[in-house]
Amino acid sequence: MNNPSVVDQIIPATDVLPLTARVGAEIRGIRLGANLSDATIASINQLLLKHKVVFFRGQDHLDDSEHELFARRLGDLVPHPTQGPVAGTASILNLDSSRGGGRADQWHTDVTFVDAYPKFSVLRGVVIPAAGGDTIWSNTHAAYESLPAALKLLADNLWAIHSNAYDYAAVRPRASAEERKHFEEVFTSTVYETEHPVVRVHPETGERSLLLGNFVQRFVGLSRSDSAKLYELFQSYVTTPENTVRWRWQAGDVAIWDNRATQHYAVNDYGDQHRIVRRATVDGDVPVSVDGRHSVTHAKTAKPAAKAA
Ligand SMILES: O=C(O)CCC(=O)C(=O)O
Ligand SMILES: [Fe+2]
Repeated sequence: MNNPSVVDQIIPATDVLPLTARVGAEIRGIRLGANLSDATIASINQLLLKHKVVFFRGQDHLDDSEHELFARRLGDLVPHPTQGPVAGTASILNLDSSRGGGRADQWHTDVTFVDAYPKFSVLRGVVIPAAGGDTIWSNTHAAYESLPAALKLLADNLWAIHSNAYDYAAVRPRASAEERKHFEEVFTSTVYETEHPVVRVHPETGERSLLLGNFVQRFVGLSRSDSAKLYELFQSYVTTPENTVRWRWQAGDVAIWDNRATQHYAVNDYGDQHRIVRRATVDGDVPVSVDGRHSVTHAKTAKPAAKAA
């Protein structure tokens, strides 16, 4: 269903409200669930490819089970590799601001420390603060397209090492003791190291996008210090406001993003107000570079169990 007019017949254009010209659209008039027609699911998939992130308000009828049954229509579900799913679910990740790991306030693409990282994330607002707690997404295809030709050429030929074991204290100096403990004992209970091309060719659209985010450790063949400078340069094209969209959550909202063509950032500006969002995650495939090479996971090591003090 690549023809937009076919999508129009299933989801009328008047029910698709772009939030910016480059990224994000709200879709109205759909009650998400397992029982949607194949044509509606295909249309949602198509709108995701176009807008990169789509939003549905008023999906308060969803519980974890129905949330997953809907997500399952978009592909196979996959639990987080180290954090595991909420009990009784296949993939639901609970992000609770009052617990370690609940504040995703770094620009990232989900789970890029493994090779076949997720293709879609389906996030549901459960408890939303009265003020703050928005999420921002960037279109990483638009970011690639906005690079000058010389930087595109450089990016096309560059590879990066992604790992879940990064310098947490350097990245999040104000983290609580509980957050640090979660990072050390849960998030990095198995350490992954994966080499990805910096430019990924999208398997469905053929579009090129920048594949970066906070799991990047360094670029292949460059020192950490050169890598950090170059990372900031490329990443500035991802985070430039023109390539982003910001969503003001209400409980019952659902956001779905194409994790192959976006990064996102959960704004940590709500202090000690409570915030809970829950994510169902759809499995992806191994990225391919502009010259047809695939990403590879080099290392996967289980950490020795922490010794009792
Ligand atoms: O808390 C949010 O808004 C986003 C959390 C996140 O990074 C995710 O669900 O992948
Ligand atoms: Fe995320």
